[in-house]
Amino acid sequence: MSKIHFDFPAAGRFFAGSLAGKWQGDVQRAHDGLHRGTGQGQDFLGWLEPLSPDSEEVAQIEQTADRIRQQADVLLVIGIGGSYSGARAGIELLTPSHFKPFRKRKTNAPHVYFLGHNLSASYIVQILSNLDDQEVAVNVISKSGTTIEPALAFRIVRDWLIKRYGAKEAAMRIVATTDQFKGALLRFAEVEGYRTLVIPAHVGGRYSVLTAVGLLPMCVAGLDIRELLRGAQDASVRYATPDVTQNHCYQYAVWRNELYRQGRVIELLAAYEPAFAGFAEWWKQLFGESEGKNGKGIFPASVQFSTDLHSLGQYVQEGPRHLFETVLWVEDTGCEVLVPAVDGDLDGLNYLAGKGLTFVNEKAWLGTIEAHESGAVPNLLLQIGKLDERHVGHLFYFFEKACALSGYLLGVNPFDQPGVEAYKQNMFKLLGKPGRSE
Ligand SMILES: O=P(O)(O)OC[C@H]1O[C@](O)(CO)[C@@H](O)[C@@H]1O
Repeated sequence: MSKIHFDFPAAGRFFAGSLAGKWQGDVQRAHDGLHRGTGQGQDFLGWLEPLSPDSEEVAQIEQTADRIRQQADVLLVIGIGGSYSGARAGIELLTPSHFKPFRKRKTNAPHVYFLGHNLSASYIVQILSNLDDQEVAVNVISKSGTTIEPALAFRIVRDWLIKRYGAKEAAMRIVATTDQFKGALLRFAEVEGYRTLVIPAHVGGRYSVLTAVGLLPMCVAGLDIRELLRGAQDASVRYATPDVTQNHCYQYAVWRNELYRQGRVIELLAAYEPAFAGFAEWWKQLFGESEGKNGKGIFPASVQFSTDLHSLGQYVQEGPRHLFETVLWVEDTGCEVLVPAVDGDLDGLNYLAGKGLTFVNEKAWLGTIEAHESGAVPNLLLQIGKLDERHVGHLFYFFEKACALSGYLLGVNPFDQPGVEAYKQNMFKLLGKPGRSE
């Protein structure tokens, strides 16, 4: 069973009285909106019920991953936004190059590179030019099939793949993850005979990490996707109650809204493990796209501590008081390294000799919370039992549900993103797309 604990160590002093009492009515309405499907964006609630680990669909994803593993040393995942960031988050959190997991991983897992999330020529050229002696497979992911960044990257990669393997073999190395019934990518796949996996119509991009979108790349990278889904199931049961006093996920959503009403318009997600960098990017899209609309919304930002205590720490401690922090702390990292003694104590650190680095990290964490709180920056705290698939699945779900509820509390539709069209329209006009004149 996975264990995640939400707390607000001293943030309580930023609100006098019973927070639960004040918010319970709104929470109940938001909860009903989600669970009865009566809220805005009700067509996009498919993520609420996690995929069963024993479903046919999961078996199909695993088979596809096995095939890719046999074919390739490298998997190129092409996608942007929710169509790549969840997989990246999970892989960075749980694969050995970033973090030592609790069990031995499959050493033959292909390396996963992500493309199609920018328009940088040098980025693509550098990745492709490093693949000379590697066998390559591709997973192109786009729900709409029309997003220009992944669509262009796919054209370029497909061309490269055909030159390397020939059209027939290239087609056997491509898996398209897309809508079941419509879209340019589906058409492409049908014409060229690619294997396809489905992005459910009722799950939006930023809520799709626990569908084929995130599960296939994570499975290829050696993650146990059934455990990820079990973690999400743990969370879906644990956060099913509308009672704020019992529901940590809802407490987090309530605190965010309470602090926002007090002028805290920036949330800093602060992690003490660098492996959370990709996860923070996923989290930023989830909250930024869900809440930033109608002139409202908390700006989601992230920091890595203790690294950023030596850069942004000054701003957090003494800059404008318009932010709050949500701290991620992993209780058992499964790793330790001891501080060695030095003859003569040349750097004055022998008082730490024999202590673990985690012990020092922990004191940095506790000391920072205290310092920032005393600098009038409220800290919310999420303690994660350990870093394995079950906990990461739980964490994905925790934030998805908190975000949906928080959006309803804020009074916005957390499932649409009309604002992202503006740059696209201008870009298409400048690119001379047929039908878009100056
Ligand atoms: O999977 P698609 O349709 O390519 O969309 C990718 C991303 O682009 C957006 O639609 C924004 O343009 C995000 O909501 C989404 O995660």
